[in-house]
Amino acid sequence: MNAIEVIDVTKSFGSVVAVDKISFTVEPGTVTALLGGNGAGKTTTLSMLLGLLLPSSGAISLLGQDMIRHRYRVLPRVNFSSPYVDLPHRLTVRENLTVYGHLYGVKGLKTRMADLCRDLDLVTLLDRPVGKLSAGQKTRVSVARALLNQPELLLLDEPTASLDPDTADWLRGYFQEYRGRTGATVLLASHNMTEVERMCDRVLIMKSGRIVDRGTPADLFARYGRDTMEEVFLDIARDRRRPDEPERGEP
Ligand SMILES: Nc1ncnc2c1ncn2[C@@H]1O[C@H](COP(=O)(O)OP(=O)(O)OP(=O)(O)O)[C@@H](O)[C@H]1O
Repeated sequence: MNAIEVIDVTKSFGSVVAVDKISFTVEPGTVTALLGGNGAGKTTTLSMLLGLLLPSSGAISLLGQDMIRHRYRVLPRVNFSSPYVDLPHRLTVRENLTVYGHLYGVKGLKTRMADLCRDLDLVTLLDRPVGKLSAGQKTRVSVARALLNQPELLLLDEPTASLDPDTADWLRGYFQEYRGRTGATVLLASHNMTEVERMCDRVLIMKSGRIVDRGTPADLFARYGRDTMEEVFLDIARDRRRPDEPERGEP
């Protein structure tokens, strides 16, 4: 069973086609990157996977459950983190984690919160309102919230966007350790190519709402004759694909 199955999914907003008939699967326990320039459709795709947006057409299943019919069965096993989604500002870190912990029905919440706050260096921030924290501190709270229910499937939208290089590097290691310890599946939208090379088993590249290429980082380096994901990304973004190369957008 795949952890994620997306079949012919389209999402339109009026005349804007944000996601255009994409299909992909993600194997359990793997880390997959969703790459693409601004407006490529990454956040729209993650929002549909989370059940925040309904696809205009197509089918999505997560952990073997159909997201249109059985989303409430699967959502307790899923979570997400994004620096662009705010937590309630006036509540302290402790209050935020407590409220979300209760919403997720976390058992042993106090111990779980204590472990996460220690791991994510939040102990001294527990009684500060989230609205008064720095962007990087908010990101760490958002990650703690995302891991409260020990998700089997973790969706990350630019998880390290607001972090300094040292904290970002540490957080990547933490996600990898979490995946190793729990066997969780991770889908990650990122503009950080080093992050993608370091963390991801597979890469899906989106452009104008479509998946235009896919494969392991090594596959993509070989196909484009490049040494880094940044060079591959620029080749695709600037339409420098060699004309003899076949389209790899289909599964
Ligand atoms: N609610 C909306 N109403 C209208 N258009 C939207 C809406 N949400 C997204 N779009 C459009 O859909 C397209 C894809 O947007 P999306 O946010 O998914 O891109 P993205 O790949 O996440 O971009 P970025 O890297 O800039 O965050 C864009 O053209 C965007 O303007």
